[in-house]
Amino acid sequence: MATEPATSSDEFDVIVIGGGPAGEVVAEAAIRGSERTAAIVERELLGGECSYWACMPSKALLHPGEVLRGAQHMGGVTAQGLDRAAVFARRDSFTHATDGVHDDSAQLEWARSAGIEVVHGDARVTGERVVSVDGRTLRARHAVVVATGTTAAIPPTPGLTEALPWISRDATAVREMPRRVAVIGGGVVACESATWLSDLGADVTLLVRGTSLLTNAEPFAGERVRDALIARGVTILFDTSARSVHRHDPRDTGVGRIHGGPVTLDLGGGEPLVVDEVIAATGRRPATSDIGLDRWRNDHGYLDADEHLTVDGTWLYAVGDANGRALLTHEGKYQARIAGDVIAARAEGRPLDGPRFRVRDGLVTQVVFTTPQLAAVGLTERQARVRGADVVVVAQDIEVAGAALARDDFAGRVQLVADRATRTLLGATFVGTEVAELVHAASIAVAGRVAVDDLWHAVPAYPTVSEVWVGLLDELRGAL
Ligand SMILES: Cc1cc2nc3c(=O)[nH]c(=O)nc-3n(C[C@H](O)[C@H](O)[C@H](O)COP(=O)(O)OP(=O)(O)OC[C@H]3O[C@@H](n4cnc5c(N)ncnc54)[C@H](O)[C@@H]3O)c2cc1C
Ligand SMILES: NC(=O)c1ccc[n+]([C@@H]2O[C@H](COP(=O)([O-])OP(=O)(O)OC[C@H]3O[C@@H](n4cnc5c(N)ncnc54)[C@H](O)[C@@H]3O)[C@@H](O)[C@H]2O)c1
Repeated sequence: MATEPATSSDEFDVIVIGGGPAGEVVAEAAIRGSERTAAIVERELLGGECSYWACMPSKALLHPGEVLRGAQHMGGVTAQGLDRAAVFARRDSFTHATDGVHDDSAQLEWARSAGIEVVHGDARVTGERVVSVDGRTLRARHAVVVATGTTAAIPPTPGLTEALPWISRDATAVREMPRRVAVIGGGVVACESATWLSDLGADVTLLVRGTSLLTNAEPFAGERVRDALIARGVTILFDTSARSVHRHDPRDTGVGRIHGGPVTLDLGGGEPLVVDEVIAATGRRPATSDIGLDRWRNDHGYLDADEHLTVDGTWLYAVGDANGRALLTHEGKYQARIAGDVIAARAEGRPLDGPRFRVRDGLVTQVVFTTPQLAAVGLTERQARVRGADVVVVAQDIEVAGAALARDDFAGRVQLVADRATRTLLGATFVGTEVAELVHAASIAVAGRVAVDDLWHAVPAYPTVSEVWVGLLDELRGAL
């Protein structure tokens, strides 16, 4: 690549494109405790999708419903219900939003205190270690890191784009509540948004093109989420795709407001579905198409990164959603910590010795904050078999004293996937009442490759939900 000249004031040791969670963490990790300098180029808000339109607002909208259900199923407690305006106000307090306008000054203050310069604008890589931002040229002495994330993908269904559908940003920033909502998709965004929208009073219909929900997880987990959504009044139409969409009077009324008149979805037979809003919850597209790096984009548009998170092996790195390894905030931040360590070591001429400089595959943890919650780590049974492992699977319902004490309606199931050859866990899936906090024990066992015979000596306290481990490990020791 040809390079362009830069003035010394536009030189940094590290330039990060994109100021989401992954970009923030890599910038800080690459310069911490050194004299190195870093810039983050951000075209929207420092904090990225996660802070303002994804993780934070969605979880802020989901937790009140979870708390309400807990109270409704606790003998002796009287539950009043949800106050929609107060739930929105609490959500806005997390996203620093006033009348739909977000404020990232707290993040900018954090960047200043960490010694990171924030450059506002659209970045494009125009040469080796050279980044152009709206006419200004920045040069990196050591590394350029792409952390540009993803945007919502809208399928090419006739009439859908013209209908101005909601995307995840509208669903998380909801300010005007549609009475009837159609959600296209059966993944994480579809299931979580169906949960909070129905909690807040909407009549929700999920349009799922396949036969199951949350297909990346163990099948039993998606089935339990499906049954619970249906039991709470959500309609799920499987094997169903909208053939065409028509909206009366589509209007760009702003994020989180109803985008015009009623929407009619032709489902290819029978009565069309008429709703007040339609949400495209149909996956993500990497924000890598206009940053000058086309030669490194793979077939899906992601920038393939090696175990050190470099794209070209030397100066160009990709972390977070942009490399497509795992579209999750904590996974992006994990990659960012490793990339930051790699950049620092290379800048100081240190060798990349040791596990802290390499990402490890097969260890992703994810929590889906539906009711019931789904929490999983590592490989599913199918993934483990595809990798050729000699797989042993055990599964049990969560029926321990701690569960019965936690909630009158407690229900859950756990499945462990183990490797007979090493007698270690490859993966674990929990689905049930508030299981989010249970999964980290399994994450430690999987990442630490702890032998099942050693796990036997990690005794969960009585009476906690974690006691489910005792029965599972007992069964697993017999099966291995
Ligand atoms: C509704 C929803 C809920 C979610 N909930 C969770 C959850 O509970 N837990 C979880 O782990 N994950 C969750 N995710 C996924 C999570 O949001 C992403 O994995 C995470 O935001 C990725 O972080 P990132 O830093 O890679 O990218 P992003 O957060 O997308 O940030 C990228 C930044 O780059 C900027 N940018 C892009 N291109 C340029 C450019 N050319 N120049 C300058 N700046 C640019 C963008 O403006 C943006 O600020 C959720 C996603 C959605 C949609
Ligand atoms: N709690 C969390 O960790 C959390 C929450 C929300 C999102 N996320 C992450 O964000 C990412 C995006 O989530 P998502 O739900 O948008 O994507 P996804 O890939 O999980 O699900 C997309 C869904 O849309 C369907 N779909 C795709 N194209 C379609 C089409 N043309 N017509 C009909 N259906 C179609 C798919 O079959 C699938 O059911 C995920 O990787 C997820 O991990 C994480």
